[in-house]
Amino acid sequence: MTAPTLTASGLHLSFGGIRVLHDLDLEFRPGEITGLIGPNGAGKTSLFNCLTGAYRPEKGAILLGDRPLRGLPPAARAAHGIVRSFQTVALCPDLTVVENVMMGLARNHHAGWLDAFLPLPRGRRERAAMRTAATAALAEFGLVDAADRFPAQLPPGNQRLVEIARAIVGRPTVLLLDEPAAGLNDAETRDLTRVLQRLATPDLVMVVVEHDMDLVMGICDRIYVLNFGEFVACGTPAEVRTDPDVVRIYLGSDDD
Ligand SMILES: Nc1ncnc2c1ncn2[C@@H]1O[C@H](COP(=O)(O)OP(=O)(O)OP(=O)(O)O)[C@@H](O)[C@H]1O
Repeated sequence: MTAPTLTASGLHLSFGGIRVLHDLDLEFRPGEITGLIGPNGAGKTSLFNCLTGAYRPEKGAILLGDRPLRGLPPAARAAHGIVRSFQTVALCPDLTVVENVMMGLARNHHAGWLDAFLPLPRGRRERAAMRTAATAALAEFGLVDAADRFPAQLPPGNQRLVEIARAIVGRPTVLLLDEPAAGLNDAETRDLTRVLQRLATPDLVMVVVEHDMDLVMGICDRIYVLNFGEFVACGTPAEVRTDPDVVRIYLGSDDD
């Protein structure tokens, strides 16, 4: 099934009078990997927060297909399949790796993940099904052997991949990845790249905020460039790479 396009128009966000996002129009399409780049503080994470409902823009519309998201709290947006990963790894330290990934299935199971941990027949069945799905997601990253360990026992790069496994296990409609390659070594970055490319199918809208320009230029179909809360360019990697404004404000700067 084709996922709906995620669009926004006229998006404004400010904090205490300080402008963070200004008059943003965007269209994140299914089947594509969209990159969102820009210097530190440009507003990339804030835009994700507006899309997930964590931040409430003062103005503007956000639509998933023809469904307006304005006013919907984060949990309701998650129920519509909008899932994100975080810039800093946010795994539960007291749950095992596989249990952390199973939490990503909450919206897919009627009993909920907590019920699945109760010693009831329904809970046991759900737990087994969730564990199977979570193990398959870990297998995408070659992390099945880490399933029963605790996050702190894994290298930081692997912890980040576990977080991404948790984001994809529930087959989201919209996947927002905030610096997924941060802290990954070369082999882990290759695993990540392979998985993201495999996920780029018409049933998913995928948006990647990333400072690793090789990764962004290599996997994205289209890239939006944000600077001081405004889009300064949008196009294919080749178009963005040669855009004079982009070269000036970003690719030619120390952030490159
Ligand atoms: N909750 C908040 N309260 C006040 N200011 C905020 C808040 N969230 C973000 N900002 C401000 O908004 C601006 C954009 O921040 P944001 O984290 O969205 O940028 P970014 O492009 O994701 O940066 P980075 O690449 O460093 O993660 C910054 O000036 C930041 O201080």
